[in-house]
This record gives sequence, C-alpha cells and structure tokens, in this order.
Amino acid sequence: MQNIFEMAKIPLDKAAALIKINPAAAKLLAEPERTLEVSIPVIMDDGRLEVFTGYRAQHNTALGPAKGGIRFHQHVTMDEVKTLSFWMTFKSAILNLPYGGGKGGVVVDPRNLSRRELEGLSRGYIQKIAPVIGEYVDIPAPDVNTDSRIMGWMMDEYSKVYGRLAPGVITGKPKTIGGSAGRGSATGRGVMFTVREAFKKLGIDARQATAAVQGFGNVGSFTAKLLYDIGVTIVAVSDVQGAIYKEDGFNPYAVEEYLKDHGSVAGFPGTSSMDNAELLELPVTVLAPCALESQITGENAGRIQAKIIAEGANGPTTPAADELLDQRGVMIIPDVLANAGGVTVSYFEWVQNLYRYYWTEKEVHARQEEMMVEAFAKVYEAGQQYNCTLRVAAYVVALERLTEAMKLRGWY
Ligand SMILES: NC(=O)C1=CN([C@@H]2O[C@H](COP(=O)(O)OP(=O)(O)OC[C@H]3O[C@@H](n4cnc5c(N)ncnc54)[C@H](OP(=O)(O)O)[C@@H]3O)[C@@H](O)[C@H]2O)C=CC1
Ligand SMILES: O=C(O)CCC(=O)C(=O)O
Repeated sequence: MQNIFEMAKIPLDKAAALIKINPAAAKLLAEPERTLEVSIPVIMDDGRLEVFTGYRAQHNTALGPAKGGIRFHQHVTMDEVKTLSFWMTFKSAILNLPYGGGKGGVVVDPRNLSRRELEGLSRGYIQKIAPVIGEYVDIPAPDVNTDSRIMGWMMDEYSKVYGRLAPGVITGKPKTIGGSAGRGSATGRGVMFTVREAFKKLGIDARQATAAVQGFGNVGSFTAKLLYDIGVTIVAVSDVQGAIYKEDGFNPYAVEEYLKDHGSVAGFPGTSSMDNAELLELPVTVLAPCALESQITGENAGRIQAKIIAEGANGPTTPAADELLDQRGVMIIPDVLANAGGVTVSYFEWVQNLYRYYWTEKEVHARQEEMMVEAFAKVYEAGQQYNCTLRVAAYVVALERLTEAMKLRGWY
C-alpha cells in the first residue's frame, strides 16, 4: 500500500497542475517545515517507569503559526502525524484562517492508563514539545482520544514551564480556564453546515434524508445530533465495538445517554448490530465517516451507496476510492472543508484568549456558520470553474492563498 503522506499529496498535485503553481511553491509544500520526536517518561501506578514516544509536525507556516490537534492512539506514527499536519495547512487556508498546519501524537492506548498516568503523560508530552510550541509558534488542540480536560492539563503545564499564564497556547480547553463557547460541538456543527449546503446544491430536503455516522466520539456524536436537529433520520452510528442500525431511525441524544452508562453504543435498545464495514455500505443519503483514516478504499468504494460522503474524520477516503466514487457521481465533502469547524472555533478561542474577552455561544455559532458557508461556496465555485471534485477544488482555493503568502514572504 502507498505511504499515507504520499497518498495525501495526490489532490495537491492535481490542484497544482490545474492552476499551474510555481514548482518552487510545490517543493515548499512537499515536506513539513519541522518534525520532532520525543521520549516521554512516566512513572506508572505500580512504580514502573514507562517511556512513551510522541511526535509533533509543523507542515507549513506561511499563513501563520502552526495549528492542529494532538492524538493519543496506539497506531500513531510519524508519517501519520506529518500527514495530519499537511491536511491542517490546507484546512486553515480554505477557511482563510491566519494559521499554518501542525499536528501531534503519542503512541499509546489511553484506555490502558489510569487518570493519574494519563495526566502524567499529557504533562510530560507538553514539557518535551514546549520549546517548539507557543501562542505565535504552534497551537495544539484536541484530536482522537484527547479532550478538554487534557487540554487544560497541557495549558497548565506549558504555563508552569514558562512561569506565566498562557491560555492561547492551546485550544479546546474547559470554558472556566479560557475555552471558547461552542468548541465542543464545533467540528460536528461544521459537518452539519457543509451537509446542509450540499443538500441545497443537490435539491435534497433534510427531512427526506437519512444518515449513517461512523464513530460516535466528539465529531461523530455532534454530527449525528446536529443532522438529527435539522431533520435528517439517523439510521446508524458506531464506535470501536461495532455499529447499531435501525431502518426508520433513532434519536442520537438517547444513544449518547446510553453510551454514558454502557461505555459503547453497541446494544442500544431497538437497534440491530452490524460491524463498522457494513455501516459504510448502507443505502443512505449521507455517510459521515468520523473515526479514523482509510476507511473507504478501492476495495469497498464500489459498494458505497450514499449520495454524499461528509468526511468528519481526516483522510477517511483513499485516493483509489476517491476516483471510483467520483466516477459514480458521489459527492464527497472533503475533510479539509467538512471538518474545518473545529479549527475555525479554535481560532475564535485563540483570539478570545489573546484579548481576554469572551463571546457568547450564539456569537460563536453565527460566526462559524458565516465562515463555513462562505468556504463551502468558494470551494463549490472552484469545482465548477475547474470541472473537478470538491477535494481538488478545496486544494485550489487553499493553494491560491498559500502560494501568494509564500511569494509575499519571499520564500520563492
Ligand atoms: N476533535 C476535533 O475537533 C476534530 C477531529 N477531527 C477528526 O475526526 C476524527 C474523530 O476525532 P474525534 O471525534 O475527535 O475523536 P474521539 O476520540 O472523540 O472519537 C473517535 C470515535 O471513533 C471511534 N473509533 C475509533 N477507532 C475506530 C474504528 N477502528 N472503527 C470505528 N470507530 C472507531 C471511537 O470509538 P471508541 O470510543 O469506542 O474508541 C470514537 O467513537 C479523527 O479523524 C480526527 O482527526 C477532525 C477535525 C477536528
Ligand atoms: O482545533 C484545532 O486547532 C485543530 C483540530 C484538528 O486537529 C483538526 O482539524 O484535524
């Protein structure tokens, strides 16, 4: 199989050829500006010393400081983190945010850690990457298996290292210590906004539409709930233990309550069980993969029946699947647009932290909606202009901003 970073560059190369960017600009985007690998010692509850491996990648900072989440997962690799930072560069540029792309990760299955061990690892990671992050350098945020509580510990640790309160060094924090209203739901809300815009283009009535959502964590749960709120029938959701399905739909808010008590969506009353692969192939209007990379591949793309794929996750569709789905007329709202609501509200959080002046939830939602509707329209228009997929169109929009910024800064 092709390396994930090489696969990620395929739409970039297509967009670069369409708008004929300077080869020097393409070279600057072909590799991250900086990568860092760290070893993080943690004294475990039983007194043993465990050493974890962590990474941070900063892909491109032409438009501003690097920005992007931190993932805790047993399969994290440097290649994955590099790729995730690459996607962040384009995501930020598409939303016209004053940011570049960054991402971090630690190789760990956090389910095997106690609360004390998790806090030790989170603080240890920040101690190790502190020299390369900062409010105007690189601003981390949550990703898979990291949440506001972990962001709070990390902000505290960075503030201790430098002896000053630095809320703007990390976003996705609890509200009391500088988090923004609306950040928790932001990524799923953005998925909903882009699906709603796609419905308008395709003449689909939300109340006649169905959706299947893979993953019921931060992104998947809010995607399901907010699509439900606009009238979409949610027929399937899943987590790592499997999927639940009901042809005439269920209430995702009730599933969330069930998950709190049972630790999984599996077994939610009134639904039948299926596996994550089957969920992807359901006959639905919208399929929203909101878990991990490479779920829709050349192998299963031919069996996908959705009209719209809204990529809540980063990189859920491989290039081979992308091509097959395009030939079959499936509209893919690409990750760099569909899930950009998270970084958009992270940007609002950072601005509020720098000003120490906070907005209401209503203000956050309204500003997020305005920016995402505009980004969707710009990408859609580029798709029409260049007769290309929305993914390639998104890279066109980003490249126009990135190449100009690199040129103006004298990088080529
Ligand atoms: N958080 C954010 O703001 C943003 C996240 N993203 C992307 O969205 C995706 C999900 O992130 P997020 O929601 O934050 O992560 P979470 O850790 O909150 O949730 C991940 C969800 O995916 C499930 N899952 C994990 N592995 C599998 C698998 N192999 N098959 C099926 N389901 C699986 C998890 O199940 P279980 O709980 O059982 O482990 C959980 O329901 C990632 O690709 C991330 O990069 C993109 C933009 C912003
Ligand atoms: O909120 C952020 O800064 C970044 C979120 C993220 O990691 C992502 O969009 O993939």
